[in-house]
Amino acid sequence: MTAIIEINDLTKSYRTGKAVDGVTLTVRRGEIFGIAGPNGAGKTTLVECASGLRRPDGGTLRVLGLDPYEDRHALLQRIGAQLQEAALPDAIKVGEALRMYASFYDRPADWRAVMDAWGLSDRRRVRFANLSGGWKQRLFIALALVGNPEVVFLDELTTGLDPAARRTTWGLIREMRERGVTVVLVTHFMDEAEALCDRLAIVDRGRVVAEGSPAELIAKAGAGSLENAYFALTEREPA
Ligand SMILES: Nc1ncnc2c1ncn2[C@@H]1O[C@H](COP(=O)(O)OP(=O)(O)OP(=O)(O)O)[C@@H](O)[C@H]1O
Repeated sequence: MTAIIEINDLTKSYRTGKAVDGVTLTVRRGEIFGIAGPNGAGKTTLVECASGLRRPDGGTLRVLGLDPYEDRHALLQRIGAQLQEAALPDAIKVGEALRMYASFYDRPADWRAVMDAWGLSDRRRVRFANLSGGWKQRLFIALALVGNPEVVFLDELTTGLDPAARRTTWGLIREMRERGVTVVLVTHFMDEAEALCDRLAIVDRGRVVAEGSPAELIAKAGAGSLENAYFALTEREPA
């Protein structure tokens, strides 16, 4: 499989200290790749660097063969990122949001088809503020896909969802992969990583402490589950 994201010895510091401290990893085209790790491990910073939102201090980073920061205008046409809730006005309707986001891209998908495919057509005229959490997530997924991206970055997509909405969202993420989209998924949930990810990296204190398929990480840690492997690999104990 070809690499779609190549990260080599990446570093990024804030005034508060090093957030990413020499990360090397590869994401292959067509996979669901997870990034897991404790709070403050550097996951969001890593994803922000890969999507061109932050300039790394050192190392090399290629996404779809582009330098995300230098070539961010070209890259933004080819990637999708999940929005944070505050990014949409309360009064915007589902259909309006999709049409507006489609207009940001040179070669968008047909926004009506995306709306349909993600089951949002019945809610087309519903205002954002009136959607439940699960439907908001579904809209964020649809918005991340309306530009016809090759790679999608999802940061804690299922945090705050009830168990049923989480399972539904897992199905939607698998559907993205089936449609040929590469998915980078930041998650705190090891059951989620185990269920969804083809491979994942466990990051701690700005470094990759392990990378592989869930089965490989479990074997590497000599653990019975990915959650136990996570605790062993990050050398953290449950509180
Ligand atoms: N804009 C910023 N300015 C200063 N420090 C920051 C900034 N963003 C993140 N940090 C710090 O960098 C480190 C890594 O943060 P980051 O948000 O990338 O971690 P994370 O793994 O995504 O954490 P979480 O799981 O809590 O979301 C943390 O110590 C954080 O406090």
